[in-house]
Amino acid sequence: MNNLRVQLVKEEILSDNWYTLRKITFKYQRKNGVWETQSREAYDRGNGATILLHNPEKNTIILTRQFRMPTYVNGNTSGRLIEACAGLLDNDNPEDAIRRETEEETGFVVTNIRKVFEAYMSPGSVTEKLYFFMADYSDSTEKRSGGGIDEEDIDVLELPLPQAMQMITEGEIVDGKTIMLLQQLCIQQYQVA
Ligand SMILES: Nc1nc2c(ncn2[C@@H]2O[C@H](COP(=O)(O)OP(=O)(O)O[C@H]3O[C@H](CO)[C@@H](O)[C@H](O)[C@@H]3O)[C@@H](O)[C@H]2O)c(=O)[nH]1
Ligand SMILES: [Mg+2]
Repeated sequence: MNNLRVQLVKEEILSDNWYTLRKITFKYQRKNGVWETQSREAYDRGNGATILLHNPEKNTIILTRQFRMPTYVNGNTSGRLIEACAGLLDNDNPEDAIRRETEEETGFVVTNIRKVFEAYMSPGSVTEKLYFFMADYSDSTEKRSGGGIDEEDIDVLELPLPQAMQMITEGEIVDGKTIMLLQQLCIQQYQVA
């Protein structure tokens, strides 16, 4: 963080009950050269990683479904959300973290993990950067129990890719990272076709 147009003035912790919500006051130099003082809240829950598992022989993919309270309070009447497997890095590097999360949430023990891209998912309010991966699985890939750890209560779904794309159109898949990964897989298939 070294931007000559920004000077940090003050950081206050508004909440650190689970993750950390800060109010950051800073001086920002506008394009016209004038310095002004602003403040912004930033929710810091660390960085995360997400992965789409794909079976190239069957053209199926693996997704998860779990209860997400923030969606429940914003229009998702069941609160259950279909998502690509994902988790917080918890001090691991992104590839190790997603290998761990894949096994905990889906049960699959994948070896050929490929990085796709990285993205800030909500840059006006959340500090998190998300690292995106893909990996292949097959009927012979080692599979453990999955379903998540602690309070997690995760369903594992195997769907044909065309069906998952249709579910985006019909509003049954409404999670940003999941839509990005499914579309990326379609782009890759189009490029090699
Ligand atoms: N008790 C408690 N638990 C919490 C709280 N907030 C989150 N958790 C729990 O902490 C666990 C974190 O599990 P992970 O698998 O590591 O993370 P995730 O919640 O799946 O997050 C992933 O998906 C997010 C949503 O797309 C991403 O934002 C994130 O980067 C990551 O990829 C989840 O079981 C979640 O319910 C809280 O305020 N209190
Ligand atoms: Mg998770």
